[in-house]
Amino acid sequence: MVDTTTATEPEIRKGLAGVVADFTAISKVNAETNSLLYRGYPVQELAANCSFEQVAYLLWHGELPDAAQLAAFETAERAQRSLEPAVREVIDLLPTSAHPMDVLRTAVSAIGALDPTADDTDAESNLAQSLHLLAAIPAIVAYDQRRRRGLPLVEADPSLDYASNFLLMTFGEVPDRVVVDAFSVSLVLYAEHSFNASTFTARVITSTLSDLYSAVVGAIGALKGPLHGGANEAVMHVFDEIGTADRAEAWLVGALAEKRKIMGFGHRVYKNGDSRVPTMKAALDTLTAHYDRPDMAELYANLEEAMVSRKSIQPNLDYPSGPAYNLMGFDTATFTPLFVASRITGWTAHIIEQRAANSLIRPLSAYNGPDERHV
Ligand SMILES: CC(=O)SCCNC(=O)CCNC(=O)[C@H](O)C(C)(C)COP(=O)(O)OP(=O)(O)OC[C@H]1O[C@@H](n2cnc3c(N)ncnc32)[C@H](O)[C@@H]1OP(=O)(O)O
Ligand SMILES: O=C([O-])CC(=O)C(=O)O
Repeated sequence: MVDTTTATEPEIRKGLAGVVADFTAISKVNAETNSLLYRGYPVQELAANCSFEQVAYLLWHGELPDAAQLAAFETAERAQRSLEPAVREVIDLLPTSAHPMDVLRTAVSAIGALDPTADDTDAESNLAQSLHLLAAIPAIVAYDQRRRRGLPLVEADPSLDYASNFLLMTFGEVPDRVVVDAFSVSLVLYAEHSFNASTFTARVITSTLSDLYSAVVGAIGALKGPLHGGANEAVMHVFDEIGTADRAEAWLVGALAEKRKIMGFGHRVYKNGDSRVPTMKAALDTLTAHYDRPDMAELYANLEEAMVSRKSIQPNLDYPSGPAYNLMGFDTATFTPLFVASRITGWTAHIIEQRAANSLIRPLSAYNGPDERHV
């Protein structure tokens, strides 16, 4: 271990690459075996067999719910789905040109300011606050997309599961089961991924003993960037820029010559492919078939083939998720808020875990400014 207090040449790990910052019992990302476990369960098995509600419960409580626990959890979630009038007023103050991530960040901040329990930071209060955000986020995201399109708010339907209700509130109707299933799979896959940048942001904020809402607002800000969650939106801009499948390779050659980062490819941890991509790609395949969009499937395949053959860099989860959300009918700028709707589960599990064994997160820096001087 490097002694950073006495070494004259401290080892700098730019981007904290390779640094193990703490333990976590929430998920295990294994780049060697290309696997991802949530509380011990392979994410592919969860996506195939569990609802997003079951996965949220698992992340928060450490175990999958039994029938009675799931029923109580669903009842509590369904009771909190309506857009609070004060939150709606805050959203309405923002221009429809505001980015949906900025709208969501502001709305979550407002929910925190309106919650009299916001500064109660025991695990039980944090779980209640987390469930409230889980239930409230679809209403915010759906209402924001609808107001941009000049459409009225759609009320929540407590008889529906989380994914179906989210789609109902966005589009005014529940789409075919294959669409709901693909959406549900995306929510399960996006839910948790160890110490990624947004989760680590939430843990840094929590480590100062700040409140859960502040940590989530910070995490939303970190997720917005195109090197992280903002990549699912950016992938769609790339597809739009390329236009047709036959142009994918030429576009890629030009973009790489300009030293552009190709959105939806590469990962800090996985170097041989993202564990979640095959499952999400299968969901995308059902959607391109359902919506009869072989052109989209071909563009996807051509860009991936060109990128892998030229750079040996594999797609990450944002690559199949972007076009999947496009086919479902979401605005491109709404894609990253959908990531938030899912990741709120992982973020808040980490907030609770950080608080339970807290140590202020405060690394050192090596000064490389001017030598001491005097005015
Ligand atoms: C759900 C998620 O958040 S997954 C991540 C989503 N983000 C994206 O899709 C954005 C595009 N990808 C990237 O920018 C990167 O792959 C990151 C930020 C995700 C990971 O980056 P890092 O671990 O820091 O690796 P780094 O950026 O140093 O890349 C290593 C090398 O691969 C290259 N590389 C990595 N990803 C890409 C890419 N998408 N396009 C082009 N080149 C790439 C880098 O240019 C670098 O090459 P060099 O060694 O010749 O300079
Ligand atoms: O782990 C990361 O760095 C990014 C990522 O894939 C995620 O947050 O899902």
